Amino acid sequence: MVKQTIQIFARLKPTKKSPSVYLVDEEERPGLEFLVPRDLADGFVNNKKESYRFRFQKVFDQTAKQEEIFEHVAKPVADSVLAGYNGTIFAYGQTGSGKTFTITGGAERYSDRGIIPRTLSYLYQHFNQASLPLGSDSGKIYTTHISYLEIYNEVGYDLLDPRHEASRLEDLPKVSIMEDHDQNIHLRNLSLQQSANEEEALNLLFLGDTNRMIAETPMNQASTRSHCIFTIHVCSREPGSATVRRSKLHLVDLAGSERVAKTGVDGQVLTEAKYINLSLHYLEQVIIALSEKNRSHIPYRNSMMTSVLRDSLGGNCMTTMIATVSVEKRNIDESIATCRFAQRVALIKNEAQLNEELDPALMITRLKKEVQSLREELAILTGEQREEKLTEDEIHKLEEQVKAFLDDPDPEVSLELGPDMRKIRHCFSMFKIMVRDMLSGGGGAGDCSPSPSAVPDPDVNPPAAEVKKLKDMLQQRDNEISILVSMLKKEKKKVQDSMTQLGQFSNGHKQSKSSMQSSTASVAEESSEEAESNGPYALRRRQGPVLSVGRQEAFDIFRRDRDDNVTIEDNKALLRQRFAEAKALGEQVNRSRSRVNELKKQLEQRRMKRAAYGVVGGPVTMEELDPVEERLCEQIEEEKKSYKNTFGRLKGLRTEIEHLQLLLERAKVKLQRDFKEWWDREEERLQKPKSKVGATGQSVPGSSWQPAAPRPTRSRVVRGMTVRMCLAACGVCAFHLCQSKVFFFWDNVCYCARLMVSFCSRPVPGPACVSRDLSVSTSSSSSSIPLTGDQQTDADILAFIRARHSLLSRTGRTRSLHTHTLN
Ligand SMILES: Nc1ncnc2c1ncn2[C@@H]1O[C@H](COP(=O)(O)OP(=O)(O)OP(=O)(O)O)[C@@H](O)[C@H]1O
Repeated sequence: MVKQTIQIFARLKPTKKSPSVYLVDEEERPGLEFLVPRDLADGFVNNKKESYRFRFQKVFDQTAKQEEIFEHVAKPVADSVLAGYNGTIFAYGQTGSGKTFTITGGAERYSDRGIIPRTLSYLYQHFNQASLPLGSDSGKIYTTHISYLEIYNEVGYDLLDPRHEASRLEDLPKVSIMEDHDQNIHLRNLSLQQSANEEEALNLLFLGDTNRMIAETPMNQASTRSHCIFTIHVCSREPGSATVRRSKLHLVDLAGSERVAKTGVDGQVLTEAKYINLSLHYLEQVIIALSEKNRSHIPYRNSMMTSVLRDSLGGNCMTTMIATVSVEKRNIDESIATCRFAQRVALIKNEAQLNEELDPALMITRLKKEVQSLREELAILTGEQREEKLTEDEIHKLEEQVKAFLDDPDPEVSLELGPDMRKIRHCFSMFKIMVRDMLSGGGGAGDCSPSPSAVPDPDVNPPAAEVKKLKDMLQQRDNEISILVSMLKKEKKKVQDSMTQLGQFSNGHKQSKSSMQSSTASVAEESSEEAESNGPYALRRRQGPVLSVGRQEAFDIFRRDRDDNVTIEDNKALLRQRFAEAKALGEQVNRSRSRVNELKKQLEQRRMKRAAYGVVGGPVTMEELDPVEERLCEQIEEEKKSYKNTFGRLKGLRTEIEHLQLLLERAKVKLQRDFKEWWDREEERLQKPKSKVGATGQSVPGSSWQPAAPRPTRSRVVRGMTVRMCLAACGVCAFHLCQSKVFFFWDNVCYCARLMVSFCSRPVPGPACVSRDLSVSTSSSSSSIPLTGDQQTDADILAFIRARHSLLSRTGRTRSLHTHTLN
């Protein structure tokens, strides 16, 4: 058992502002000090202390890299998980202070990978080494499962359910908590996905993150207001042993810790904030209770989060906390609160135990074997023997059995003869003949039949005490088996839930697995464009909807104008570069392999030549030095080294390529989601134009789509708008700049739809357009423009133009679309 207090670390978020309010002590007593002047600073007066000092295991200043965080914080915990102890790392801090960045990582650069992907990499590296004959932990068999839980408003959601096209958090399967008689917590409906390698584990992480991202909307930024727990379940076993070690590593991204009062929220957001603050409040209560000595009741059950993390807090777990802190002046009070919380957490003592248990199934097999051999031994000792001689057939079978036994290289293999003394005697005589044959230089493989004189006659009566002892042992083993069988049944029942889920998952899983394999198998050959579409994360949702022409153009412009477009383009370029590198390395690996084969052939030929020379020209021993042969051996070794080296680099590159593909995939999903939201918003505005126009026909200030002059109003006619679409009549665009056949009229002006998109607002004279009326004047006060004809396309185009105009007017790049108005 390892007793240890929860380890606490602080990480300061980089800021461009000049923060003169803190000091980091990195020497003997690592700590963080906030200096709060006694003056009016950013809206609050400090009447209290001027300096607040907090101690941590280590403080990571603003420049700390993700690699450093992993080495100091996560690696020791990962090591203890490999050794069979439970581990937890949780990030705590106010919104935007870098919790997600620390736990999961940034979504833009490979180097920004956070603790989860780095830990997965580290663990699988260890598992792979264990599978090598001379690696550390050599021979150990590891299996890994992953779960990803999000807790939002006290409800748990399974982020790894691939069956759901989640567009809202509520679409994900709900997870509930159950407690068994031994007060162990079980999470019902949380899927546990097996991951055979790093690639599969990373795919699960990205699946969960994408579900998390898609399920949130600007109104419902669940990531900020929910707790996320990514759990890696590790099971290890020595080959042939019935003892298994099971450990869990929870990587926890908590909700933002700021107080409701400060955030100034209301309505739905306030409800959420209450839940979040309540669950963080319960977390605090648990921590206070744990840090106080002699407290018998710890209120774990108050919230779902504390129930799930029960073991991590004051239980069987090595736990580490990262306090993420903003050092900007306006955030100082929250940062001080975060550090205070950390100080209390540091008082909690955990007792981590080695989670070792006997695997009932393995144990039963082993005990059954033992019972069988005891039964046989007992039969021999009690003299329940048969008197008649072995038949020809029995002797033949026995000889085959002995031959198979001798041919099997496994030293542990046994010869199962049963409690029949006649067979045992026969075998002994066979062995005797063989040994004598060998000693006398014979083949030993000749006649196996025993000579009657060679058969010993061990007519010994077994002592009664020994018989009793064996009977007792037999009884004991039988009891053990029945206990283990009942344990196994119980165990089966327990895992039934998760097994059902695993079954349901397997289809979707196979699907993503096969697409994943197709992408990784051809790392060196794929072009980057292909990679973008065939990446490992080829899930159904990513294909996105098929867009109409107008909407597609709008989408292209929307994408071009986004801030993160530069990063996406950078990542694409990097991906292309990495592919080229991988291709070159792949070729190098192939070259090395052929070179090694070539050199081996040369060496073989050389040796054959020397052997032939030895036959013809006199004795030449293989030990004699041959400089050519020696050089060939050296070259082979060098070539092998270079092969290994290049192959290692190729493997590293593959991980990076996959990560970049996943980043791009995520960016794409986000882009589609944002575009859809923006489009729907603009379309909605189009559907309600008059809600922005006053009763007199005057435009409401702020409307981005205003007529150049107020339109005449008659009784209830608010504004007349004629939209006509001329499809084929015009032929092509009058500007000859594009081949668009889509024109439309807006306030008596004819526009080329495509050039509009390209910001052209010059009227195209359109008398020749015998246009098809797609819309009629809006002469009623109803709030929507009645459209007829090909509504979908026309509505799309109109919505786009309005939306585009509104977007441009926000960015100051607009020209008036209303150059001509109807009298
Ligand atoms: N150490 C860092 N280096 C670079 N960027 C960072 C760092 N920490 C945070 N960021 C950036 O700051 C922004 C907010 O960070 P993040 O989303 O991780 O905060 P958070 O604490 O998880 O917030 P929330 O509570 O809303 O989930 C992100 O854009 C992130 O990339």
